[in-house]
Parts: sequence; C-alpha cells; structure tokens
Amino acid sequence: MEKVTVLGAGSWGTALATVLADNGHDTLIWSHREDQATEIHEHHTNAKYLKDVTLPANLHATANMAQAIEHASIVVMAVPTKGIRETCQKMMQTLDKPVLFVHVSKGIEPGSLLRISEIMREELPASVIEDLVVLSGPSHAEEVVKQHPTTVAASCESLVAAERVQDLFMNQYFRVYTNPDVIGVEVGGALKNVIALAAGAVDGIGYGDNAKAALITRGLAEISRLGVKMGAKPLTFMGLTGMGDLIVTCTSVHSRNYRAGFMLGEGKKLEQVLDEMGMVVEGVRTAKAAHQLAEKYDVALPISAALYSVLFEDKTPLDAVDDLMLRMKKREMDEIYNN
Ligand SMILES: NC(=O)C1=CN([C@@H]2O[C@H](COP(=O)(O)OP(=O)(O)OC[C@H]3O[C@@H](n4cnc5c(N)ncnc54)[C@H](O)[C@@H]3O)[C@@H](O)[C@H]2O)C=CC1
Ligand SMILES: O=C(CO)COP(=O)(O)O
Repeated sequence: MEKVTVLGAGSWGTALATVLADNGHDTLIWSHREDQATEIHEHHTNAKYLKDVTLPANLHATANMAQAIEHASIVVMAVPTKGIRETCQKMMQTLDKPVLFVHVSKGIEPGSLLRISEIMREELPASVIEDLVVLSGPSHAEEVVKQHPTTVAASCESLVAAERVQDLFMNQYFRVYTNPDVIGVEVGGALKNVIALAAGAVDGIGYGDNAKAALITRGLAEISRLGVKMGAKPLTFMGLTGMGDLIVTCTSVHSRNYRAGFMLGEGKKLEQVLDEMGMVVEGVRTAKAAHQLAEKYDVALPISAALYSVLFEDKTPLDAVDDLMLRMKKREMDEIYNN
C-alpha cells in the first residue's frame, strides 16, 4: 500500500483518487477550496464535477497543503495547466523530501511553450523529485468512476518509475501501459484538445461524420508533424496518448473541449461558452501555445490555426472551415513528417 496525495479535486483528480482508493492505497485528495474538501471528506461526493457519484469511504480530503504533503510519498498533480506553477509553489512551502510525482494534466503553457513536466521541473528543485511520470490516454473521468474499461500510458525515461506508477493504478477496469517517450505523450495529450474543439465546432455547425473523420485524421497528422519536430517519436502518436486520446476527445459527449467547440459551432462567443462550461477547457489556452509553436518550429498546423482564428480573431467557424477546404493543394503523405 502506498501513501498518495492527489492535488486537484476536479473531475480527473477525483476519478483517479477513486481508482487509487479502490486499489487499497492510503489516498488523500487536496482541494484549493475548503468547501470542496469538506464535501469530499464528509459527504463522499463531488457533485459539481462528478454527478450522482458516491466516492469510496476510504478516500479522504483536505484543503491544508501542509497536511497533504506530509501524507504523501507519491504526489499526483491533477490541477489544470494554468494552476500548475501556483500549486508547485504552494507545495514548496512545506515539501522537504523527495517524492514520486505523477502528473495527469494536458496542456502546453503559452509564452514559455513548456510542457507540464518542464514547468514542474522549473518550479520544483531536483532534490524533491524522486521521479516524474506522466499518466495520459483516452480516459474520461465520468467513465472511470463507473469502472468502465479504460487504458492509459505511464510515461517516464525511467522504466522503474513508470512501472511503479503502472502498478499503483492498474486494476481490472484501469489498464496502464508504459511508454518512454515523454515528449510524445505530453504533446499528444495537449494538442488533441485543440483538435477536439474543432471537431465539436464542425458538429455544432451541423456538418457530418465525413468532416469529423477528416479533422481527426488530419489533426493527427499535424500533431505528429509538430511533435516530431519537438523531439517526439512518431509511433507514439499512433498509440493511446495520440490517436486514442484524439478519438475519445473528438467524439465523446463527456469531453469539455468537444462540448465547448460544439457551442462555438452553434455561433456562441468564447466568453459565453467558457461561462456555461464551468470546468476547464484546456484546448483554449493550448491553441495559443500551438499558434506560437507553429512559428517557433516552422510547422504548418492548419486546423489549430483555423481554430485560433475562431477563438481569438473573430472568424466564424463556417469561414474557418471554408478556408481549410480551399487551402492550396497538398499531397496527403509526403507532408506528414516533412511539412
Ligand atoms: N476530466 C477528465 O476526464 C480528464 C482530465 N484530464 C486533465 O486533468 C487536468 C485537470 O482537469 P479536470 O480535473 O478535468 O478539471 P475540472 O475543471 O474538472 O476541475 C479543475 C479543478 O482544479 C481546481 N483548480 C483550478 N485552478 C486551480 C489552481 N490554481 N490551484 C489548484 N486547484 C485549481 C478547480 O477548483 C477544480 O477543482 C486537465 O489538465 C485535464 O486536461 C486528463 C484526463 C481526463
Ligand atoms: O483528456 C480527456 C480524456 O482523455 C478529457 O478531455 P476533456 O478535457 O475535453 O474533457
């Protein structure tokens, strides 16, 4: 049995804490909100994020970071990308021992263009990082808490650390593979949210399955093209954290990115969409990062660029699709890895 603290009590932090508690680990979840910690600890619910779910009785919660850190030999970082730096800084007020970190967030920081593991290594001294493993893949919280079969990958250069995380989470309904390609896993997880916003938008416009299949396929091409330039292995994008997560996010009603995109396609403005969602829509910030990454690495990311113009340049989704369809002629395969 391991002593695990999950930082972040939204849908994903709570669902993963449930898996850990189901596996018999001594699991504590930390929320930055006192009311939410109390709800989880005393009532075994987290109603805003996981409706009609009763959490395991052996899952505990706190809003006290010092207590959360004191508890842990393993820390799971499950806050949205925007909160990663702040949470690391809060943690460092008390953390003075090495722990194994697992992060499960999917984003790239605009401006710095850092992946989550890079942000964490920037904020945390090496002396407190025993190892840092990424856990990612096609995994909606709403299905995990129902114990529906789910597969993900634990990614770290150290196979020993990746296997420890594999053992920590793995059970009958939650299957974990290992993958040493941290860059590919993080880039795939972050960029699929941008494509999912676009997939939601084409459905919101009222277009059909042909358009969505095109977005998924060409979306994977542009994610791979960028990822390879950033140092990822091409094959990773064919796996769970690439194609797998892209499929689930572009096609599931559970996806906040897909649902936000759908509303954009219906003609709603971004601000209104984000208000209505009330949960994190990671693809919006990552679309900004993608825009900057395209320039930095000199890679064409046409779907991400079209989405960016809808989100931040007031282009209508219909016009953005027209622009994509009328781009200059291309060969399908030559450009995937050679731009
Ligand atoms: N929901 C899902 O099924 C999955 C989510 N993820 C990723 O997990 C990460 C977290 O997402 P969710 O839990 O789904 O989001 P959510 O919107 O359901 O919950 C976010 C939680 O983080 C808290 N929070 C916001 N800012 C914070 C900060 N600065 N410091 C501490 N806590 C803060 C909120 O109060 C809330 O409890 C995201 O990067 C997401 O892409 C990954 C796989 C599946
Ligand atoms: O990453 C996810 C599923 O693997 C969750 O996606 P959303 O953030 O779009 O809900």
